[in-house]
Amino acid sequence: MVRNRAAKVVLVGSPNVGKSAIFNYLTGNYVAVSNYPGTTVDISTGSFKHCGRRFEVIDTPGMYSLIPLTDEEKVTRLLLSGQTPDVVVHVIDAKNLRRMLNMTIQLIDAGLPVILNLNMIDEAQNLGMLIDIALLENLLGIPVIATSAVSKTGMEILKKTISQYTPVKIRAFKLSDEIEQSIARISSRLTGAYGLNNRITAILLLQGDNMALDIARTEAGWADIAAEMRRLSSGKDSLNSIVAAERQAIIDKFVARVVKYAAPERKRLKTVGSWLGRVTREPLTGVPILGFVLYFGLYKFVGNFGAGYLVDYINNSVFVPVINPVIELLVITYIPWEWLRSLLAGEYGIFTMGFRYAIAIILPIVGTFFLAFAVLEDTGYLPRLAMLVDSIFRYFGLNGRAVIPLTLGLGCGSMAVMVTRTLETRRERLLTTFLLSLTIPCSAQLGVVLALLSHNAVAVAVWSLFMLTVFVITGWFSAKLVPGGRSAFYMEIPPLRLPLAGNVVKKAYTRMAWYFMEILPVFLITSVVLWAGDRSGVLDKMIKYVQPAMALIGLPQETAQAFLLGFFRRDYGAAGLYDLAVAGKLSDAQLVVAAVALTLFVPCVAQFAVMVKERGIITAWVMVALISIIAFGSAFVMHNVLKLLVL
Ligand SMILES: Nc1nc2c(ncn2[C@@H]2O[C@H](COP(=O)(O)OP(=O)(O)OP(=O)(O)O)[C@@H](O)[C@H]2O)c(=O)[nH]1
Ligand SMILES: [Mg+2]
Repeated sequence: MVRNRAAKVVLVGSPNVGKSAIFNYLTGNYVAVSNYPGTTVDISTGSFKHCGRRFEVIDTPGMYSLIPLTDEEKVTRLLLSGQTPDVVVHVIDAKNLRRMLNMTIQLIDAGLPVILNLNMIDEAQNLGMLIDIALLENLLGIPVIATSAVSKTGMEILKKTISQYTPVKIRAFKLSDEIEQSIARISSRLTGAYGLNNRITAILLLQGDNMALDIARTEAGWADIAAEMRRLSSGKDSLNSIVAAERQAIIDKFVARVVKYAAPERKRLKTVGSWLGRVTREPLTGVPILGFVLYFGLYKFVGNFGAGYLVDYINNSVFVPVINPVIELLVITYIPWEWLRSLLAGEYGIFTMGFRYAIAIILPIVGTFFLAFAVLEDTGYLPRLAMLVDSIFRYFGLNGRAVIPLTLGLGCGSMAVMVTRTLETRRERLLTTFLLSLTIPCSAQLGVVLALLSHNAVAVAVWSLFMLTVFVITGWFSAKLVPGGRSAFYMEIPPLRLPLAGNVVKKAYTRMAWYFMEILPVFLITSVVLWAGDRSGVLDKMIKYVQPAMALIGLPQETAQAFLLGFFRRDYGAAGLYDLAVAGKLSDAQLVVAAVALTLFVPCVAQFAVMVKERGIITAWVMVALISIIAFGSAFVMHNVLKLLVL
């Protein structure tokens, strides 16, 4: 290693094996750790120092093998091939040694400087697995370190091994003679910039890896390479499965020598866990459990406690009687200019409106949601929910995986659109983004909608049923309209685990901080824009334009303002409606219509920005146009139906 620059350490491995937990330990940073595959969707970097030397550590989204299936797996592959890491730590789940060694061998074949990290060794031991580490090191020819990121055992040894890593002579894992001959022939034709050595590139080509194929097709020797691939693949099994089976045979031999089983410890706990794990994903028991989770997690905790009690307390006992009057007094005493007074403490004042909405109304709701969601994530419930809904989601052109962005969308739509990266096909990402933007209320909206409606159980039921109907109908239609099939569902189901309080709090806190840093400026800027619009009369004009539309859906004129605000942030608009409702200006039927329109309407500015980034500007605008039509149309239908029923 070159001494005077930071060494680059890349953590790779299958989803949900503890890469992020290890990253957090090594670097002292915090990136989200959850008990579901696909938590990390982007690369994070951090660093640590050991014996005066700096190590840059990179956490990556999980990937099952060097052959990428999803976009974020591609990112990891490019990182390995493009950036010549000094150390690659292959983190695996020790319980699944047999399956996960496949990628270790790929990494070794690729000539990368690999350390194998058997994480979750605690769980493997609880199952009675005894792993002969020294023998495994010998067989693989690379350092092997056992760790438990949760009880923090082995972590210092891992750190030391990383920092003292010296490249070893990499051995090759020979496949059958016939395939080895092909590898040699293909290798001799390779001249392109694949970023990996010729041996693994040839193997990847044989396995049909698109990233390598794209480059190989431009080779002068492509005809020979293709001929070689055709010659080998003439049998009945695909080349990919032949190579995989041969590699698995090597692994099986290793595992047979390395792993012994003793009687499992903690047997009882395991059976309770696996019973619970099973009933959560079987329809008969799973649906009531989902109802239970939604009722207590979302309705009771986020709705009643967060949006009801906490919002009430902070707004009505802290802001209205204490903070706002103090600010008004200060402003009146010290500021002679009326315009500045109103900018700071007027109807759209930075303090009286911007800060108050952000802190008193939005923060408690988002905070309670993130806490509840973090508990759910850490138990391992979400992958089971994914299995449960998989058979329904097929009608929407999606598979069970989509449940994770969709439920996260109940927290924050912008975050959720980012998480659609874990979906395999472009079509699935598109459909999920659309459903998220249209039908899934974010926690801030949800909290306010629940606060608006919760005094009337019928109103809550009508709103929920209506949203569900819109979800089903638009989901079904858009799946019909957007061409393509759905990808296979292959999510791994991790064991149920007790959530770690520290991780839950830290994760909720980190998300809240992220959310808050992102929204506070938007709230403040919105205050200023509205203040300027108000003073110049532009706001009044715009409100006048929107009012006829409000009249069409039977809402009073004041709601026009809330909807305009909603364009800047949906939750901001929701909060505005909340004020109107508190003032008693809306009937129950009007509240339901307003809640429907608000939930469906154009996503907030932040979510729109993420949509543009992830899906492209044209798609984002098309979605916004469709959403506006559907939202307004639905509110119109709702208004007229309710008018017939209620009057
Ligand atoms: N029992 C046990 N659990 C662990 C260990 N390491 C991580 N976990 C748990 O495993 C789950 C996954 O951990 P993450 O760090 O999010 O895994 P990841 O590899 O980053 O996952 P992705 O980002 O989805 O690829 C979490 O619930 C962790 O608390 C360990 O050594 N022992
Ligand atoms: Mg991760």
